[in-house]
Amino acid sequence: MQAEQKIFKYPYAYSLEMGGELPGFELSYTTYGKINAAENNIVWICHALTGSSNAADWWDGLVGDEKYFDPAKHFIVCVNVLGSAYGSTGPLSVNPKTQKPYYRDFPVITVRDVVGAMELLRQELGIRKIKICIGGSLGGQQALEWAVEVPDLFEELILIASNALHSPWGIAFNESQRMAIEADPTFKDEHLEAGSMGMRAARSIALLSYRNYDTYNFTQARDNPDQIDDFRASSYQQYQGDKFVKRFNAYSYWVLSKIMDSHNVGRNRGGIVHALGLVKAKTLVLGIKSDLLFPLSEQQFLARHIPDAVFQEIDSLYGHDGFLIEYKQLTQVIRAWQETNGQLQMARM
Ligand SMILES: CC(=O)SCCNC(=O)CCNC(=O)[C@H](O)C(C)(C)COP(=O)(O)OP(=O)(O)OC[C@H]1O[C@@H](n2cnc3c(N)ncnc32)[C@H](O)[C@@H]1OP(=O)(O)O
Ligand SMILES: N[C@@H](CCO)C(=O)O
Repeated sequence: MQAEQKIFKYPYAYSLEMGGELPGFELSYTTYGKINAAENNIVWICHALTGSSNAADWWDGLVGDEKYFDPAKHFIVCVNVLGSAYGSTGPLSVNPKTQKPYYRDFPVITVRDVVGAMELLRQELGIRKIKICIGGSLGGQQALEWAVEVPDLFEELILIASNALHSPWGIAFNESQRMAIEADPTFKDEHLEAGSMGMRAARSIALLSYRNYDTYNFTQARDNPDQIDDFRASSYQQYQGDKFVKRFNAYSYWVLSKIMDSHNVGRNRGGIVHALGLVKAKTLVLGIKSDLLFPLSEQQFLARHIPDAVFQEIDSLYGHDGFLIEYKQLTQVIRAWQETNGQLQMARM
């Protein structure tokens, strides 16, 4: 598969929605395939909370050779979000003003800032029209924010397990995770591993919102009913915490959770309903039945207020994380939606 990972360098001061600025930034991005002569094969993928620009890795059932988004047919772009841990400017980047990493001094950034930076990259790449912009969770929040801000840019928009305004419930989960990080006394120290044990606990909390009661019953059933310790569910939480610590840092995780909390497409735009009414793209809104974190009511709301939108449920045992797992259903429904020109006349799944 033809994949290229590159860095976009923006050398000018970047003003932030909440008033601060970044003295320039870098975005790490990956492209797959080539733009065709008609420039109508561009797919822009927005990643979720802890993803990277390598969409063919974390979305390997949807992106790759002979997958629905196929580099042989599409030019696929995915950008690591500002503040993340996979190559874009974030808290571990060196602040040119102090010549030290930002650590906890990284400025407050919002979904709008993340999207504004991607828009600058889009202009640099000379892309005039995006055929499909797709994202799940925080990725859907970015895609929606962008489609509200630059409505003529997109032909089609696919929003999965996402929302228009981050909910009090979602914010409460994020705050609990930040409390876990802040309770780690090393988080105040300034080094790469600071706050790791807090972040390990934070990921364990997060998983409870990404899965649900039935997921755990199915995947982590007790070995026997008389057990009083060493439960499978316990070692799973521990393992997932360890696995996450090996690939992320607490400063970025803290910043990303704040970015998610900031999401509100209606801010300074006359309210949410008005903002959703600005979207011009043909839109497919997908929700996962068992999602506790972004319940179906949030996607139904999107589909009600985005002018040319349809809504479809995905059935999954895996709750919110279903958007990273249910490839067969995602492919079926996206294909049916595209083939019926947005009418989604498909057999019920
Ligand atoms: C460069 C990069 O890393 S890019 C970033 C990649 N990540 C992302 O983009 C984020 C999106 N991805 C995700 O959130 C996840 O990968 C998901 C949701 C798609 C899948 O989650 P996973 O952790 O792979 O699956 P699951 O929850 O089933 O856990 C399986 C793992 O837990 C282990 N496990 C399962 N049960 C237990 C248990 N009882 N005790 C201990 N370990 C257990 C399995 O052995 C397996 O380990 P492995 O990951 O080392 O193979
Ligand atoms: N498991 C996903 C869930 C967030 O939507 C992630 O870590 O990015």
